Amino acid sequence: MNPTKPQPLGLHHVVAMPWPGRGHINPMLNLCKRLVRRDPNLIVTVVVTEEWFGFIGSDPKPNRIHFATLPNLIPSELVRANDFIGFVDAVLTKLEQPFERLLDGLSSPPPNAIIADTYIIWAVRVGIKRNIPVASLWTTSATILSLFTHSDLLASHGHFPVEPSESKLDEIVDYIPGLSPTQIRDLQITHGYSHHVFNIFKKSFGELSKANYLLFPSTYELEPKAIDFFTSKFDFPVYAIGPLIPFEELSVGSKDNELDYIHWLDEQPESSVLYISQGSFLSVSEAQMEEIVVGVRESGIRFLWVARGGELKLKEALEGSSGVVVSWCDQLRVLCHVAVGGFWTHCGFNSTMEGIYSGVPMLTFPVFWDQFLNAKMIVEEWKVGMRIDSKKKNELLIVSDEIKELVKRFMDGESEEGIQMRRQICDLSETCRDAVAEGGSSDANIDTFMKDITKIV
Ligand SMILES: O=c1ccn([C@@H]2O[C@H](COP(=O)(O)OP(=O)(O)O[C@H]3O[C@H](CO)[C@@H](O)[C@H](O)[C@H]3O)[C@@H](O)[C@H]2O)c(=O)[nH]1
Repeated sequence: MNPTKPQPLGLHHVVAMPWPGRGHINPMLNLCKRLVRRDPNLIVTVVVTEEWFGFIGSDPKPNRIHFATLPNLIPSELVRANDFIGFVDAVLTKLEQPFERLLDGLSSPPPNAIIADTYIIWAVRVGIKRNIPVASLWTTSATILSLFTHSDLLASHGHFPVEPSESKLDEIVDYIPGLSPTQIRDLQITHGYSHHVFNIFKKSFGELSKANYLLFPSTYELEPKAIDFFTSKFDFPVYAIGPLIPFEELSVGSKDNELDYIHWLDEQPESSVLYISQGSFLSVSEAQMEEIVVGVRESGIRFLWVARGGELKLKEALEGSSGVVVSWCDQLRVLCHVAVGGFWTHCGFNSTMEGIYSGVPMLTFPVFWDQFLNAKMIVEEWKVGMRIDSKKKNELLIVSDEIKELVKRFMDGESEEGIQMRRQICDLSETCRDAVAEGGSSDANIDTFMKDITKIV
């Protein structure tokens, strides 16, 4: 097939292949929605496992977005955290053939392009074989992608791998393009479990150079140096098109009146609530969780807490305190609520972008992978948050008394540092909103990308 030929009925067709995980499927779907809103002739087929189709298949979406499913050949989402390496291995080895079979059946019209998560290493290979251009969607910061593509440079400085001793972790890395001077402890891939995971993914960063486009879920103004680096590195287009968060849906008639937690927020004073979410699949130890619960409860600060699993237990532990525990919420809507004044976050990149877009300062509590560098950027570069000290004390990262004091300090909007942080996040929020408004940097990049993949020569 020649992808540049006119398609039957003038339709354009994009196939989207997200990594099977919430933090990857969400930005991919948000991108697809944004694309179909722009091009009335575009249809998108989003490929997910049967399990994920069960989770998201009935969510509202434009009718030119269709789901196609792959069999459940990978460990269930509900248990994947128990053996993350096994999960990664299954995605990388078991889904390529079913994906190819699925493509064989998609002929009306044949795809103009595949948008695939960068971690889906085999997608570029499939695209090359079938002469379909592949846009690689990276779902976290451009800065960390620069780090990931420079592991050889880290190694030549004796920083990859490192023994996780205190003195080594304090060393500074200041030679990676786009990365401002950063302590090894914030880089994660140099040591421990993350190093092991990195070695599995390393190949995908090599494959990236064979893609036809690279898309970032970030906004150019947030990471100009890292994005400029990739623009000059690759001979294909690189577009920052973020944030890929569902801000368009905020203005669509909401079902707020059905949501108890929104009712509860409606009754709270402005900027008084700390929204707590520790991510969608990895968690912290039980002992650490107990310290956090006591610290938050004793701070007396109002909270809305998303607990994945363990909701009942958390409700019991927090009984009588000034907050609400839910198992899931519409996060962006919560963050944009006027009562929310702080965001305790694990620093997944989508959450980070949602915090910035909403103008809510962040209390950073990274758990894994890119989250440590995201936390560092939130606190030190963008200056829109406070860090929960990550120096380990025995098995605990932080104890309840420290949490209590930190939460009080963080939620104090009248202290000098509180005022500064809130001023700064308002500015950054505006930068982000401008980028996605008509004619903004991300908006213009999406337009150009759209023209690239649908052009007829
Ligand atoms: O109650 C909730 C909790 C979460 N979310 C959404 O779930 C997504 C979570 O994404 P993210 O914040 O990125 O966290 P993870 O799911 O943990 O993300 C994985 O993928 C990200 C993108 O690659 C990485 O940055 C993270 O480290 C990795 O854990 C966001 O869109 C949230 O809005 C909700 O809507 N409601």
